[in-house]
Amino acid sequence: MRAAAVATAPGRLCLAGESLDWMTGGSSVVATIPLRTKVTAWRAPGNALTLLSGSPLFVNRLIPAEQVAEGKYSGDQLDYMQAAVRVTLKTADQIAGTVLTATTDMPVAAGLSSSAAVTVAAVTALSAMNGTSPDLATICRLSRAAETGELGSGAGWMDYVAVAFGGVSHVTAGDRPGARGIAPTLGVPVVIVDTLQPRTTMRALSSKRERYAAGDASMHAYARQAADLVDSVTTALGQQHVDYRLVGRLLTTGHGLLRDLVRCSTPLIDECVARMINAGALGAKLSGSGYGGCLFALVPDEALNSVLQALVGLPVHTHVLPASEPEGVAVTRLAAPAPQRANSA
Ligand SMILES: Nc1ncnc2c1ncn2[C@@H]1O[C@H](COP(=O)(O)OP(=O)(O)OP(=O)(O)O)[C@@H](O)[C@H]1O
Ligand SMILES: C[C@@](O)(CCO)CC(=O)[O-]
Repeated sequence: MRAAAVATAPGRLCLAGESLDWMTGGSSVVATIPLRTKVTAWRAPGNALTLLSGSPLFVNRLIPAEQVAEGKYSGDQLDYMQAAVRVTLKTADQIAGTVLTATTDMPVAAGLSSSAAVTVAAVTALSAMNGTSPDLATICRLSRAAETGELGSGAGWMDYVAVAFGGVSHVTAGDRPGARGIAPTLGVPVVIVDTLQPRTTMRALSSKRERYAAGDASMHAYARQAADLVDSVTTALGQQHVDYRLVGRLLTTGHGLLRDLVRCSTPLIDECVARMINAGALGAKLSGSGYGGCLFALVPDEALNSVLQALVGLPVHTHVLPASEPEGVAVTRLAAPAPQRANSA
C-alpha cells in the first residue's frame, strides 16, 4: 500500500538562555515564528532513498537503502534528512522506496533553527507515513538522536522542544525534553534581520564548548547571568498584562551578554541592534549560536516604519512578522489512493 504524509515545523527565536541547555542543564525561553519548513514523505516501489530539497543550496540525492541503514553519510547538506530517515525507519526494507521532499520559508543556517525544523518535520512525516504518531517528547528524542547521535552536530534539547511544542515557552533541560507554555504568541510584532553572514552551528558550538570546558571566566559568567535572565524573561512574559518594554530591555541585556561575554556577535549584528533600538524597537538581540546569521527585534506598530528605515543601506534581508507562531509541528497523513479498477471492457 502506498502511504504518504506531510509535516510542517516552525523556526524559533531564542529570547534568553542560548547554550545553557548543554552548558549547565539550564532552561531557556523561546518563541516559534511563522516561517516554516514543510516535509513530505511517501513510499513508492524502489531500492533507494530519494532526498529532494526545494532549496537552491542543496543538490538532490538518491542513496541506496542499505547505505542509509548502515549509517553512512556523505557529509553534504542533505545529511539531516538522511539522519531523520535512519532514526525513524531503521531497516533497509523500510527505507527502500522512500521519497522525502523539503521546502522552507526560513533562512537556513542562520540562527532560526532550520536544522531542527527539517529534522522534526521529517521524523514526524516519516512516522505518520508508517502509520505511527509518536508523542512530542519522542519526536524530540528521535530528532536529537538524528542531529547529535548521527551527525555529531546540534546541542541540547532547546531547538527540538521549541520547534515541536511551538508557542512562547520555557524549555526545561535535563534528561526529559519538555516545555512549559508561557503564552501562545508574543503580543508585539517581530522584525527578523538576516545579516547573510555565513556561519554554522557546528563551528560556533565547538569554540564555545572548548572555552567553557577550559574554565573560561567569561563563559562561566555568561552561564550565571543568562540563567538569571531566563528567570526574569519568564516572569515578565507570564504576567497577565505583559510589559513589553521590560521584555525588550531584557532581550537587549541578553544581547549584551552574548556580545561581551560569549563574544559571538558581529559588528554588523551590533550595528543593526543599535539602529533598531534608536529607531524605537523595544529590544533586540541575536538569535541562536551567533557569529553571523539573524537577529530580531520587538517593534511596536508605531515604530515599524522608522525601524525599517533605519536598516536601509545595510546588506541584510528583513522579515516583518505581525505575530509570532503559536503552532509547533503539525502533520497530515494523506489517504492512500484508491486501487485502480481493471478495465473490464
Ligand atoms: N529545508 C531544508 N532541507 C534540507 N536540509 C536543511 C533544511 N534546512 C536546514 N537544513 C540542514 O540544516 C543545516 C543548518 O543547520 P545549522 O544548525 O547550521 O543552522 P540553523 O539550525 O539554521 O541555525 P541555529 O542552529 O543557529 O538556530 C543546513 O546546512 C542543512 O544541512
Ligand atoms: C544556541 C544553540 O544551542 C542553538 C543551536 O541551534 C547553539 C549554541 O549553544 O551555540
